Amino acid sequence: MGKLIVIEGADGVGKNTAALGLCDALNASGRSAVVIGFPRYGETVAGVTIGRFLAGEMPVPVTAEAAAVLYALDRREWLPRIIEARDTHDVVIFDRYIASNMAYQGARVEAAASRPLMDWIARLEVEQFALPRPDLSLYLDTPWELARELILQKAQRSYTDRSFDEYEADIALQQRVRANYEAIVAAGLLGPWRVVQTSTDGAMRPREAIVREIIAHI
Ligand SMILES: Nc1ncnc2c1ncn2[C@@H]1O[C@H](COP(=O)(O)OP(=O)(O)O)[C@@H](O)[C@H]1O
Ligand SMILES: Cc1cn([C@H]2C[C@H](O)[C@@H](COP(=O)(O)OP(=O)(O)O)O2)c(=O)[nH]c1=O
Repeated sequence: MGKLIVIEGADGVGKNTAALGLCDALNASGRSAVVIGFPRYGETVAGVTIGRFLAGEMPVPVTAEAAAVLYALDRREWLPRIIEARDTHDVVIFDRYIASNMAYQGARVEAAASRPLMDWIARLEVEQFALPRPDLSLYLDTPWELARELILQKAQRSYTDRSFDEYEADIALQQRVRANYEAIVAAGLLGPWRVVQTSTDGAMRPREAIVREIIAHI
């Protein structure tokens, strides 16, 4: 049974780049690895709906609870593929997983309601939806200004023509998301965590150096 490794962090911190680099490096060293990213835009009922709401196209408001259930359902719909990947690979790398749901939806409610909502999401996904807990999660810590620049460099997304989607456009939300991740890491929610500093002196470290540091943790 393969190890489940999660790459987490705010928008534009380099998760997808690190996840793909890690996968290539593991495969090159003889450990079979695969990346599974969430949300599954266009591939699940929930993923289609999430794409619409991130593009600002929902005709009704999407509450934090409704969004939480959609993101959780997206993973639940993909659970057979997760199990299959774990059975056939040494390492399964997730580009976002349950902690994303906790950090983002927890950032959309008032401060006192945040931790109870995050705990509710963890129970929904792990206990009700039977999603496996990660063996290790890595939090990519990239300064805010740098992440903002990196979002603008991103290739065109499948679900929106905009440079910033609904969540990325909300700067105060992004700051609360970061604080929630820090709380999740500090409390060791969902399993063990390591923090990876992705930049030095205001510039991103080379992707290879970030990947080497991650491999040393797993
Ligand atoms: N270590 C790095 N050095 C330079 N550019 C990077 C690095 N990591 C990511 N990028 C660039 O930043 C942008 C956002 O990266 P991405 O991996 O898509 O972030 P995320 O998945 O966290 O949103 C992309 O254009 C990517 O090529
Ligand atoms: C997977 C996941 C993502 N999200 C949020 C984080 C992001 O702001 C947004 C889109 O995810 P992401 O895949 O990072 O978007 P992009 O294609 O721009 O890289 O959804 C949640 O709120 N909960 C979740 O469970």
